[in-house]
Amino acid sequence: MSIPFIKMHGAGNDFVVLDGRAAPLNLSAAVVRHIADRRLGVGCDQLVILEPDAEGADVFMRILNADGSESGACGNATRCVAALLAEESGERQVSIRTISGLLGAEILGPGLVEVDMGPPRLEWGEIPLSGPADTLHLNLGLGPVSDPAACSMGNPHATFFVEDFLLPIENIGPQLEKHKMFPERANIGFAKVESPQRIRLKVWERGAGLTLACGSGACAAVVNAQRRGLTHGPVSVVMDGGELLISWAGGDAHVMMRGPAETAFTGVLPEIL
Ligand SMILES: N[C@H](CCC[C@H](N)C(=O)O)C(=O)O
Repeated sequence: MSIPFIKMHGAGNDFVVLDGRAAPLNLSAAVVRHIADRRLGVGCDQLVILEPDAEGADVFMRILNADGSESGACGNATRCVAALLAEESGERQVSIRTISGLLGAEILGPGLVEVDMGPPRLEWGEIPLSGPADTLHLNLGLGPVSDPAACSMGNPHATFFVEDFLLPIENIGPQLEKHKMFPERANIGFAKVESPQRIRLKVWERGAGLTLACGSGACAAVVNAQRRGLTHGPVSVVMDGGELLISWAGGDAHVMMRGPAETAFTGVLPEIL
């Protein structure tokens, strides 16, 4: 059976979106990897499957990384799916559930979406880490980086604060992603705090590698920077593919993420899948 798809991106973090609401799409990890392959398939950082939600949200969003692994959060894809749903329904506010919880989103204008990403999880067991630790200062270092802060946005993040990007990210990224401190692996952010309202960020993503942008990574970077007193108020997070505006009032307040959502093209996956 051939499967239609929509190719979308949020600040250059790109997705193949499939609609499994009418009929379930149970794709193996190998098929996900094939679709995500930038030579043999369509190519994407994550594959997103829309599914019916049993608890009343407008949709359940299944998030699969390019390596076939499943994630509980994808900020940039959440904006894209929100824009899709709003286009279908004519509503400006939509609800999206993931395996990590329920998210609300609002369409602020053409291609501009704000997502309530929920509260950050700050305890070691919520990240998760392999054992008790101060998540504000992890005892972890590799090459030129050390002393990250960690939090979860429904997926695990470690944020290293750096002075510049003369970093061997392609080398240290995968080693840190798979470090034994992270039993479910982790997304690894490298953040340069340029002012209390501006962070330059690059993220080595779990299961996808170095992406042009990472929405949950931008949220984690602001949460971790604010916990260290490095930023306050709304923060512009500037990544290679674009900019997001992240706000967090601290504690168990929800993290708000505002940014673009764009459709690149549509297509049909071949029968072989
Ligand atoms: N690689 C992430 C999922 C995608 C996150 C990112 N694309 C975003 O926009 O948040 C993980 O395995 O947790």
